[in-house]
Amino acid sequence: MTSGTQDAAATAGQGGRAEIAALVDHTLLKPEATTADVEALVAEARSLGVLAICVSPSFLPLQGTGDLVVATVCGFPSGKHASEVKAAEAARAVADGAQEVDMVVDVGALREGREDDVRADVAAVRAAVPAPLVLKVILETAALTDEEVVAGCRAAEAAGADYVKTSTGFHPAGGATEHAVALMARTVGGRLGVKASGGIRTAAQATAMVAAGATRLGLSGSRAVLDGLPAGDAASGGVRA
Ligand SMILES: O=C[C@H](O)COP(=O)(O)O
Repeated sequence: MTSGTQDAAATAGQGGRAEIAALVDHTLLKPEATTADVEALVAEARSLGVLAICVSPSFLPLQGTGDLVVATVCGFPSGKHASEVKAAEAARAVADGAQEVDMVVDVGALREGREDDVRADVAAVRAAVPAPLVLKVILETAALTDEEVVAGCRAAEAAGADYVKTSTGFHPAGGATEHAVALMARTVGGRLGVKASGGIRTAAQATAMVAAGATRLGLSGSRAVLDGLPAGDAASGGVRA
């Protein structure tokens, strides 16, 4: 069972603050981010009770992350890097303490129908990020047709990824949509997780993404999203095992 499947099983039908927080990668990937910004992100992540933080690889290794999962990105944001370069970047990130790596595929390769090349690209990074470390594959769905999204999901699964992920959050065509998340969820059929990211700013958007099939959320604005959700707890029936 993949971690994504475990996420889905643990969160199906959930929508309270704690349940959504448990799906969140609290994210800071802006090029202008400073060490102080990352320290503030980590402190905020701990106070919010999110699952993970996701930062650029140059900030690793990180101190003071406690129980937070440490995630980073690879081949970001264009995906236009040689597979060997992505693999080396991922290997360095793992050596620096990354537990999860979100890689960007060559989006143009998907648009050209080069699914085998995308699979090989993902496989190269997978080799550098062995299980139980987690590999997420960013497809940049706003730049793709449905058929290309499906091909990207197939390539990611064939290469052994744990998640498919909608977006970098940096593409001018946009970020996550319910349509893309639902399509990805149908395609991977619970065998991989689905991470929705890019442009999710409100509680309503976040819950809609989960309802569409997202098992992880990438958010730079986690506080605003979580503050818009009902508290919910085990005693009130807000959490089911
Ligand atoms: O992977 C996560 C994204 O970069 C977050 O995008 P966002 O800043 O639109 O929330």
